[in-house]
Amino acid sequence: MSGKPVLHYFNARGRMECIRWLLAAAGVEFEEKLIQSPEDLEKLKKDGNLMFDQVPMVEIDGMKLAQTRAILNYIATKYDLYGKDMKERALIDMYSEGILDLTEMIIQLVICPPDQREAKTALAKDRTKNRYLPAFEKVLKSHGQDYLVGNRLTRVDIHLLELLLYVEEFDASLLTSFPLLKAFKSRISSLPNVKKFLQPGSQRKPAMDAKQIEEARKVFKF
Ligand SMILES: N[C@@H](CCC(=O)N[C@@H](CS)C(=O)NCC(=O)O)C(=O)O
Repeated sequence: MSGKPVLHYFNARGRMECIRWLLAAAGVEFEEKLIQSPEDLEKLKKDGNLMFDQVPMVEIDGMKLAQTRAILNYIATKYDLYGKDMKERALIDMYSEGILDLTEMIIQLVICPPDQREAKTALAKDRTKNRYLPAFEKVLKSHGQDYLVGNRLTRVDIHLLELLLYVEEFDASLLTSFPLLKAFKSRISSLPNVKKFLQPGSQRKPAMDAKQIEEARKVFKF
């Protein structure tokens, strides 16, 4: 055992990407065991490795942790990225949940049925521009600090950066009326661990292409 966390997931962003991001931002090296076929997933289940027969699953500190949020909570706590007290943690949780809601809306678009795509895309753009980005712009404006909570780096800064990069990929014009978020994006992107993760060749995953979507459908049967 190398002692590094081992991530079990498909070779794509999906629900694992925010975990990859958080580990990378904390400067933690990790290994990936990629699920490439329905048989790989079956084997993990049969061997009793998946509490709810689902991934993401992360082997860390002698545990086999499932459930994305539980995994993120553990990593954030372990690497001191979860605020200094209960109130900061409550804000971090509230902001993180909003970020995860919009991230889910955007990443689900690639797998939504063609007849729903136009309506769901329009809704995701509307929510981005009129609900979620204004809320985070307002937080930054309210305290004038570099980070979202407590004037130092926490998990929520990393979750927000990841989201802003997805928004940029989705439709870069959505960011134009949010100057503080644009500055936030450059600032967090230049932190050394984050900068490294943004370099080509890192374990960051690209947007899913048609072939990966087909493979994922076969493995997860959706
Ligand atoms: N609440 C869980 C949901 C996990 C989940 O739905 N995982 C999918 C892959 S992204 C899966 O394992 N699907 C197979 C199944 O549910 O049988 C989490 O956040 O980790």
